[in-house]
Amino acid sequence: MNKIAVIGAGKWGQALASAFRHKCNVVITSRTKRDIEGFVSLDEALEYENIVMTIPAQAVREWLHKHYGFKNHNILVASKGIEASTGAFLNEIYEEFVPKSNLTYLSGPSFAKEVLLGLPTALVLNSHNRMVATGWSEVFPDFIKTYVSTDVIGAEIGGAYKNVIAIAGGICEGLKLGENARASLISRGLVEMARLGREFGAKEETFLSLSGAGDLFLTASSKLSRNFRVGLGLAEGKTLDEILKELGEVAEGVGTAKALYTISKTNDIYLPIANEVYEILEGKDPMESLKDLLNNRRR
Ligand SMILES: NC(=O)C1=CN([C@@H]2O[C@H](COP(=O)(O)OP(=O)(O)OC[C@H]3O[C@@H](n4cnc5c(N)ncnc54)[C@H](OP(=O)(O)O)[C@@H]3O)[C@@H](O)[C@H]2O)C=CC1
Ligand SMILES: O=C(CO)COP(=O)(O)O
Repeated sequence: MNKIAVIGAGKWGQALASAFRHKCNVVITSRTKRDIEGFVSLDEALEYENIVMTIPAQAVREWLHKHYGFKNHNILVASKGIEASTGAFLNEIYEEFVPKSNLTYLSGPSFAKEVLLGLPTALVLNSHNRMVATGWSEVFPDFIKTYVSTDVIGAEIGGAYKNVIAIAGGICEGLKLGENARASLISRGLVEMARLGREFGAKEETFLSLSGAGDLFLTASSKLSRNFRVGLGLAEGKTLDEILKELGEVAEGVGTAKALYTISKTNDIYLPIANEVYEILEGKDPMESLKDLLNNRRR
């Protein structure tokens, strides 16, 4: 596995391409042509056996329908999110196009900016096929420590849910609610993440490790997070359109908040913080949400 094609040349695609170049021959492609190292056409990229997908979660289904035909590819899914329109997890979407034994999902605390700088990072390779996931671990550079897990759904829920709690973290920071409030949000957000995971057969320990707590602590506490910055903007009273225009990058928590709201209501799963984030994105006053979270009696 020493030739890799990265699909999606945004911040994460470019960071991963840079990381994989330590050990592999890497090409990269995207809708918009970019003057960057290794940029090739989509057709050329799809000739590679090893594919890394960084297309935003909300665009995956359409992209696969439009551009993808399985040719014994080994795919590493590096996006994080749950489909807003259906509540579908990424593995459900990819498995419509690719055998699950050819699919691996990347999770864990990883800001693209720090990966580009070669700073120490730890990630998890999640697949139903442990051998395939282990194969991917060999292409990562020495500054990225990788672990292997078979808990695909747990990793997906961790990576997606943390983006919604990160929006809450940014709101908390923007409203100057304090460190107690932020710690409580993160802790209770972890409880909600694990509660959702239990409903879908995830392993509890996944949420105590890199894919859950690790990524949540990172993203819900840092202005490097796009989702955290969405929360800051909401606290300032900006509209979501204004925030996303200024951001200029994807904030997966926005679509995932809608997906979690649908999943919560359809399956009667108690996800209070995620649901309040969705309602704030729909226009609810964040201070009203705070009051509702503090006053509700359900545990
Ligand atoms: N940035 C980070 O630190 C990390 C990001 N991730 C995840 O990686 C994924 C991508 O994030 P990131 O690269 O940072 O986001 P960016 O916003 O930086 O880039 C996303 C890229 O996807 C392409 N894109 C957008 N919409 C579509 C579409 N409808 N069809 C095809 N391509 C599209 C765009 O490139 P073009 O205009 O060329 O189409 C865009 O540049 C997300 O799921 C994110 O959660 C995971 C870990 C870390
Ligand atoms: O997934 C990430 C860190 O692990 C990136 O988080 P943001 O998308 O919020 O920037």
